[in-house]
Amino acid sequence: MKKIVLLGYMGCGKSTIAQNLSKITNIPFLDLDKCIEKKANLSINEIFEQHGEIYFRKLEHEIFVELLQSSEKSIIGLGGGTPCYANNHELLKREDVSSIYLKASIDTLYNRLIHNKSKRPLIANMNEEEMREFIAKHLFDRSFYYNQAQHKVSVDNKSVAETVQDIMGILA
Ligand SMILES: Nc1ncnc2c1ncn2[C@@H]1O[C@H](COP(=O)(O)OP(=O)(O)O)[C@@H](O)[C@H]1O
Ligand SMILES: O=C(O)C1=C[C@@H](OP(=O)(O)O)[C@@H](O)[C@H](O)C1
Ligand SMILES: [Mg+2]
Repeated sequence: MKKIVLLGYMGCGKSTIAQNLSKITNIPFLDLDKCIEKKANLSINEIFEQHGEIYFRKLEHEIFVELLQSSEKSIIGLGGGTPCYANNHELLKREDVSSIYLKASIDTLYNRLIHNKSKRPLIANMNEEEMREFIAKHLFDRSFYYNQAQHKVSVDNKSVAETVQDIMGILA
């Protein structure tokens, strides 16, 4: 069964949109970060603090592969960095995967993340100015991987419902 995989930068709405898309389609959704937390029995922050980012990326890859192996139809919300490590971007091209990049501008990401940074260890300790610069550079570095997705949806100035409808259009 096909997996619907949502990817994109932190704050683009992967977790929120995956959950709402699941409600409308009745396809179960899985958030990769939540699966990692469950497996490690630690929060994302604790994994970074206690084991470091390299350990997190290893776990992220293993669990992503595991989720793709199941025969269930599902919507999977990735973490922002998932496509950028361990050749995970190659998995986005599989025939049994519909990968969708939720593309957001720096302004959209900044405006969302400024209120939602504490659970994101990569930006948790940055001030506003540092964060804007970091997002701009990091998004530029990561865009190569995000652009490997089979589909792209722009999320700027769209409500959750509008983005969900755009995705429904792609999947139809
Ligand atoms: N139109 C929108 N689409 C998606 N998320 C939105 C929207 N407007 C505001 N938000 C907020 O932006 C944040 C997106 O975070 P999240 O879904 O965790 O993104 P990601 O999983 O990509 O990091 C949430 O707090 C969500 O409520
Ligand atoms: O961009 C990243 O490298 C990360 C994004 C996070 O997921 P969200 O994109 O859902 O915030 C989470 O996986 C971790 O904090 C690392
Ligand atoms: Mg998320």
